[in-house]
Amino acid sequence: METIQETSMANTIFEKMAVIFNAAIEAKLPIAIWRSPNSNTFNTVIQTTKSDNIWLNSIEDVMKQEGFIFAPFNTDSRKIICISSELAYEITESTCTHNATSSVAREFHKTLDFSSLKNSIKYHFPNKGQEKHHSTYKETFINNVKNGIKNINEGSLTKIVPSKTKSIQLRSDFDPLNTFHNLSSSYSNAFISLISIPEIGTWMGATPEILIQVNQNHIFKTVALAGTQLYTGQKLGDVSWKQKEIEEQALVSRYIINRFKKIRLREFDEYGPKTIKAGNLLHLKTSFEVDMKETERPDLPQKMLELLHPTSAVCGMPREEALKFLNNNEKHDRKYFSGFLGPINVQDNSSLFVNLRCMELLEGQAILYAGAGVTEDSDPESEWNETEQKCNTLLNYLQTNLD
Ligand SMILES: C=C(O[C@@H]1C=C(C(=O)O)C=C[C@H]1O)C(=O)O
Repeated sequence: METIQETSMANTIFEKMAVIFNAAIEAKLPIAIWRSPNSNTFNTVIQTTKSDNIWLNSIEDVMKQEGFIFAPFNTDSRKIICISSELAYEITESTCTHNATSSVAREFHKTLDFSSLKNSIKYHFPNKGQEKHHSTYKETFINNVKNGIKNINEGSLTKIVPSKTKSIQLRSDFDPLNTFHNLSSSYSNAFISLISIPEIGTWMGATPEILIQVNQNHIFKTVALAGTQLYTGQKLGDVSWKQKEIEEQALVSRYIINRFKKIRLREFDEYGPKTIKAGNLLHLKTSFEVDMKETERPDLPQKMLELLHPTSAVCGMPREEALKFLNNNEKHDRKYFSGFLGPINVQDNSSLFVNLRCMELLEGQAILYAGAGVTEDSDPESEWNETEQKCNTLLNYLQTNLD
């Protein structure tokens, strides 16, 4: 049975979210909070039935779920998670509605006390990985870029996206919801998320990149997002791009079109490329849309998810060779960085985003992740600087929380 209840409260959005977040953490339950691009509504799902499994068997099961998907870069490792929407909240400045589909969820909701306001300084930690994590050495990253260029020149790769980690000390009173609040106020067109799962850990991010989206009119959407430069206040229409970035982004567009061809889909609309702003950065973006009804392709989102992930924007081309290169050369585990995340069949919304501009929150420490697309024209030093700028998307909002 479904319960929908409207509660009008004087609390701010973040006070309401803090009550819900703290209750989930205290009860050792998985929780995801997100704000979709250009929206003022915040959504939350909590899986309240502890005995229920959060793991999916394979990527093939993603689109039939009802809940929040959290998938790693390497989906072969069977680490794809779905936090069920058994208890879902939709929060705006003036309302907080909930939908509970089990008695456990209803009971849990009744225990929430919106009159007691606290900070959210506790969150779930992973089982492993509590040992001190060190940032990727610049030399290691630069070597990977050089090695990537060598493989491109030799013909085994067309594009490669090496990544790095950056470890930051957090203050002991670091409050993830506070940072989540700052990110959502500043990055209106990003997908902002905070996921906290017992034994897996806590991740936060502000990603600009849609992987798969289906709207109420059955329009399927994906994007080719690549090419990066610093935003310095210029008008988006006046921004110019170098040949290297234009080609790098065109490769991602071609990758998507080739995937459509593979399933013999010819009827798609293509918009762009155009310049978009993602926080402190600018990218080139081409959008692709397909009318699933007209083309009679109800299974398109699932098929395309399997064909696209990991895209050439975060992995490289050809995909298998690029994956091999990254597995052999990257010294860190990407974990959920450059995986995908988002709601599937939650309040009529199915949107998966690429997990970029994200960080893993450990005790007193945040690990930021960033990568950069390398082509034959890449300059290793510039690629390193690009990853630093990508880390700044989150770091700019962490400054007051650093030791
Ligand atoms: C890999 C990242 O971003 C991707 C790579 C880009 C590039 O190489 O220019 C741009 C946008 C994203 O598709 C990241 O943010 O870590």
